[in-house]
Amino acid sequence: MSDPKISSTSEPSGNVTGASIMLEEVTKTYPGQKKSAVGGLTLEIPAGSIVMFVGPSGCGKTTTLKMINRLIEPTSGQIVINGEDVTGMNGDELRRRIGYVIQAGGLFPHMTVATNIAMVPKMLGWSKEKIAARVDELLELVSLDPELYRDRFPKELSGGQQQRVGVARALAADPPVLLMDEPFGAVDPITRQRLQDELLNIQSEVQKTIVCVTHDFDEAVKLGDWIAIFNEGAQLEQYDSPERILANPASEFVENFIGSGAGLKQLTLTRVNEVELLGTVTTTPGKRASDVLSQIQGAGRKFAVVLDSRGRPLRRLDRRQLSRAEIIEGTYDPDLPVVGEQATLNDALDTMLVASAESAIVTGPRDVFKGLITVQTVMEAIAAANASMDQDHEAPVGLNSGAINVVDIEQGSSSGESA
Ligand SMILES: Nc1ncnc2c1ncn2[C@@H]1O[C@H](COP(=O)(O)OP(=O)(O)OP(=O)(O)O)[C@@H](O)[C@H]1O
Repeated sequence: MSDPKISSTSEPSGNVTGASIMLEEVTKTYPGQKKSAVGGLTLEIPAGSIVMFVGPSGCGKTTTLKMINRLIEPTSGQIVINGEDVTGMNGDELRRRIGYVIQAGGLFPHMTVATNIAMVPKMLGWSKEKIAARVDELLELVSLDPELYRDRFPKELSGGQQQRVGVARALAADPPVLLMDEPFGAVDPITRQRLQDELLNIQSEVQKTIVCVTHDFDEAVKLGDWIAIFNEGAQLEQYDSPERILANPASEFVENFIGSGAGLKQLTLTRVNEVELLGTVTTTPGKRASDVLSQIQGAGRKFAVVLDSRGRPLRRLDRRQLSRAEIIEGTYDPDLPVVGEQATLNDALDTMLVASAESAIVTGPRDVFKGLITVQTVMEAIAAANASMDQDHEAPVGLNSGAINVVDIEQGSSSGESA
């Protein structure tokens, strides 16, 4: 493990609304168990960052996560949020300040979408008007049209939509911290990719502190600013950026955990918004097809992208389709190859392969059209990314006071003792 120090990575940048979290020598021993589920864990979670917990089944990820909002009481140690020791605080009060998202959204089936989202604001005594406005704002944020969805019941939604409502509910009272336990475990791979992209888009707007448990190492690489890889008893094997974990696995355990595809996982490190997108001709329903055809011919493009009134892509039309049509139609093509700008190059390639397309449409926050990404761009970007690995920044603090090297945080010195 690299030398852990109190680092400068906790410096929040821009509009961070998230809070820093510090676990200090936190232990959990369940009644009747000899071994601790979590053994003397010290972990710094910088404000505004996404920290992913990964590790084998039963290693203590969920226990650690649930100690942060005290759904599980630590046996010893402290949890400090934005400088405040919350270990002795009333648990219910604490949980109103921490959003919590579980698999499949964890929605109450007998409540509408709006009522589900409004739960915490209601408990906090917000006015009806303020709650209604917040529900609509959050539905927009998670790309669900409020008019269509606010009065539906969870069973009337797809798995992905339920998960979006779960995220909206967790964000309702604008908590500085969001805890997520296998949030995308119950959805199909394409929906999973879209939800991940969306979470990253939302995070770029809200900049919360997000702690997320996952079984999927690729998901950790994609979403995490930092990844904590745990072994049994929540012993930290490595706590570092995805780039550095992939480039320098700290132990054989980490190497095995990453698996043999480590080289290919570099594809997961570069995002669509880091590469140059190709512009194209866009149009809207109701326009004359012949005008659009001249435009794409003039611009030397193969097709035009049709956008709805909010700038979201509906379909694409190539020269042949345009020459046969009179007026541009506003129908939506469900097979349109679309990736979010926060998607990885891996996702972009997958999307193009599934659609047998040489390019995919890129969207930004709230699904608004941004441009095109091509297979060629992806290939060039991979080559460039492999050539320059960012090794500059220091990792946050992460260590156990149990079996591994003990570092005196005050002194910044390593004693080499076991506590
Ligand atoms: N309520 C409980 N009572 C007793 N032991 C428990 C309890 N909850 C968890 N444990 C044990 O504590 C250890 C850590 O469990 P935890 O659920 O935190 O692991 P995890 O890494 O999240 O696992 P998974 O990936 O399978 O969800 C396991 O050995 C588990 O059996």
